[in-house]
Amino acid sequence: MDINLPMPAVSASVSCMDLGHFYNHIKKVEESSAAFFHYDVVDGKFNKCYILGDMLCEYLHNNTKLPVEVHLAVYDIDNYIDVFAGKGVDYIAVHYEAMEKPAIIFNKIKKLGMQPVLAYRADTPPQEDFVELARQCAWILKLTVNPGFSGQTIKPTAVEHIKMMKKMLDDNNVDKRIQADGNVNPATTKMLAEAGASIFTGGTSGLFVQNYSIEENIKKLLQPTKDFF
Ligand SMILES: O=C(CO)[C@@H](O)[C@H](O)COP(=O)(O)O
Repeated sequence: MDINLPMPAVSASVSCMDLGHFYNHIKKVEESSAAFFHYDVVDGKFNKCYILGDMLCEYLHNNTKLPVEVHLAVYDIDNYIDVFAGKGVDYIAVHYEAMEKPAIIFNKIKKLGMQPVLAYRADTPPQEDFVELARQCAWILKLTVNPGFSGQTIKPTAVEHIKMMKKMLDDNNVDKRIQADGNVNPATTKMLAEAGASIFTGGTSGLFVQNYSIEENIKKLLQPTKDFF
């Protein structure tokens, strides 16, 4: 599925959803203006936790019309791509730090009918080949915290890396968007947008905030960014 992504866009981080009432929560996200689901997969090595499996991903796909982006925070990327390929995934974000030959991985993802997203960790600055890689993928995913855990504080260097990446893209006329993931909330979206992000992945701190609807939370997230779009 090709998305017509709104500008700016908000995606919903599945690892922060109420998995005990998953179906109902999927429907609540669908009622909002969230553009897609962001589905974190961590292998216990890339970071010290194990989330989320392929079967839950298939369940999500079977119960939503929204696109699904799987974020592979894993080392054995090849194997995970094979596992998730049949599960209704639209976008697969793969980490620069875990790829020896990114172009080969991107081609494999495309051959399997999905679109690659280039991901890089909070402490990794943009590398020389990022512009060329950006040309080959749907967008770029910048982790602003360590992948997998909710409730962390944004890393200031990650915001700098977004700024650097945006400049590299603009200098080379590459029209690709940057997604920010981690500690996205009304206090951080302004600096993220100013740095160059235009896709915001919401989790516990900004999107699934109790006592407010998801749509109310999206409005609160995007209000501070209004001067940038
Ligand atoms: O799980 C992660 C971090 O990789 C994200 O996908 C969520 O976005 C975290 O949300 P916050 O709890 O930081 O708001």
